[in-house]
Amino acid sequence: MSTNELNQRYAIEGHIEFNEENGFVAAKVANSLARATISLYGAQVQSYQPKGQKEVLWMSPQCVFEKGTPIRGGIPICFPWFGPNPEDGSKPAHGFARLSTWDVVKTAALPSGETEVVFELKNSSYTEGLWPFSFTASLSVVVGKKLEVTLCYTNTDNDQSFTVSDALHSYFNVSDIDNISIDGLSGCRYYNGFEKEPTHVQNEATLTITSTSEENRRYIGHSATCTITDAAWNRKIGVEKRGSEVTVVWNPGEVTTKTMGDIPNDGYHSFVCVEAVNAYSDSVVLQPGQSHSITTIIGIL
Ligand SMILES: O=P(O)(O)OC[C@H]1O[C@@H](O)[C@H](O)[C@@H](O)[C@@H]1O
Repeated sequence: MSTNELNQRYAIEGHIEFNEENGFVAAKVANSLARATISLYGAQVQSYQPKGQKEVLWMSPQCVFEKGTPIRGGIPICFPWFGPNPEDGSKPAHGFARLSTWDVVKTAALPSGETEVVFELKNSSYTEGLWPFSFTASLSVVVGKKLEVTLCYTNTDNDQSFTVSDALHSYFNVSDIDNISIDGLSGCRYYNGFEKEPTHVQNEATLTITSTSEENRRYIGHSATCTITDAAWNRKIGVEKRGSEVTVVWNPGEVTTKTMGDIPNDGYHSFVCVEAVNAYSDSVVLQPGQSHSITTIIGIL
């Protein structure tokens, strides 16, 4: 659908319109509570700013806006696998959802003053070449005092089950990685990076990150709310979730960042990822007709 058609069908005055930005079409939400930008490429939230607050999400100043390349920042959707493909490492990391252009299927001005926009992705010859299943996925984004993002997917195959791992891979904008701490993970077991067993336990009440080396903790059995406290900006970001038992905290640190073309060498200072994930034993097995939803709810406390 062209940008004009999208506006004719789905724009709502005082809530939402569609523009072209960096070569992709984006939904621009601006209501009395907040502003947000969501690209149709990847159905990726790229900006969320509640009234009177600084930007909550981080986007790399070196993002590559090209079809076939993931956009670094905001909330990439990882689906139908999280991380490297379990069978074939040549397939795109974190799946194809963030590399696909989604359709807009609904917009709504809610009585609360919030705005909702819903995107949809279905299997196509492109997705079947990477993953031989039929599915429908929807991404609902509700923009208000909080940002609520829900990925829901259904197995539309007639006769085969499938297994999914996924993530709502949020990048949070922080004053400096050295200024922040994260609460809500104390006592949890975690895989450190790609290790085979979750042999670590977080004993500290609060997680602080030493920015020289990469931090890549995959917490299991975790469904609690995390709070990112930013001492210099004097703000706390709450990260709640539903439908997810794994939380990943990731920052590439100084050394890994230098190997990444789409983040400036000092870019790792400006963000931390706190991700709602289904993976490991929390991967989702769906029989034909079954669905699963995963939600992240982000707000300034
Ligand atoms: O560079 P990508 O594919 O967007 O992935 C970024 C990171 O995403 C995190 O979720 C993973 O735990 C890391 O291992 C990975 O490096």
